[in-house]
Amino acid sequence: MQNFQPRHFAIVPAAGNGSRMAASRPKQYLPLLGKPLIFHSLAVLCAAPAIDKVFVVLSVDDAEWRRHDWSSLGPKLVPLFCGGATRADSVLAGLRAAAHEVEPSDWVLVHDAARPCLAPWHIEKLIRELARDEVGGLLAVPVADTLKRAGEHRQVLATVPRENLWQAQTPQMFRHVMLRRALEAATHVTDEASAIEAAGLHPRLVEGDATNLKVTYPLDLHLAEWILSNREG
Ligand SMILES: Nc1ccn([C@@H]2O[C@H](COP(=O)(O)OP(=O)(O)OP(=O)(O)O)[C@@H](O)[C@H]2O)c(=O)n1
Ligand SMILES: C[C@](O)(CO)[C@H](O)COP(=O)(O)O
Repeated sequence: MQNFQPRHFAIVPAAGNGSRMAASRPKQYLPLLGKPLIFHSLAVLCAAPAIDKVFVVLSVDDAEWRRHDWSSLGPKLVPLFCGGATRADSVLAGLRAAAHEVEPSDWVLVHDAARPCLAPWHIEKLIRELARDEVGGLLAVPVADTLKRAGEHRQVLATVPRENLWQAQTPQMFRHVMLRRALEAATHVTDEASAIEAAGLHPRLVEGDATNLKVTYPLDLHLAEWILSNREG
């Protein structure tokens, strides 16, 4: 029977290889303050009172997950060894694998394993601002710099007006069935919102902040360490 109050579930894609990090192992397992990087991303989601379960989508041949102790994160955490070739494939595989526990109208918060500085207030704000939204939305930050479009020899072709431009972050929060259908229909999308947009809908932007950075290059790991070490509360 359908609940009147939709529940909230997290899906954490963690099946990438971190090619831009160029490390000896996938970046989600690199050490960050004495724990695997992904531990921090999962810990804040597992601790969020509004979130019922946290499905982490790992690569089919992930050999590292079992080498760590995740028990301190509690019973909400569910590993799924069903990652795909792209981030979107991994998210879709996670949505399908979780379908027996999630109602069509429940909310799903998709969060990159590679964003370890997610804070409780990011989750709370996202859920609060989207609670009555028919489509859903995402954390994002307004673009602060002047933007240049480059040519093939790295010469500036144009300055792109930054007015109304935002940088997408995660979590991105949509209804389970809507997101699943949108991802099944979409091609070459780099986030969930793009799939929803391709379906003709308009996700809402919820303003986050720059601390919720994605660890992509080696320098980002140092920035993440600084942010987590200096965070109050
Ligand atoms: N096939 C993939 C590719 C990416 N991801 C996940 O999607 C998130 C964001 O992707 P990105 O930062 O691009 O990670 P990688 O693909 O690992 O990095 P790169 O693009 O540098 O190879 C990461 O948590 C990553 O593990 C995934 O689950 N499945
Ligand atoms: C979803 C995302 O975090 C939004 O910024 C980002 O697009 C994922 O990283 P990728 O490098 O595009 O896979």
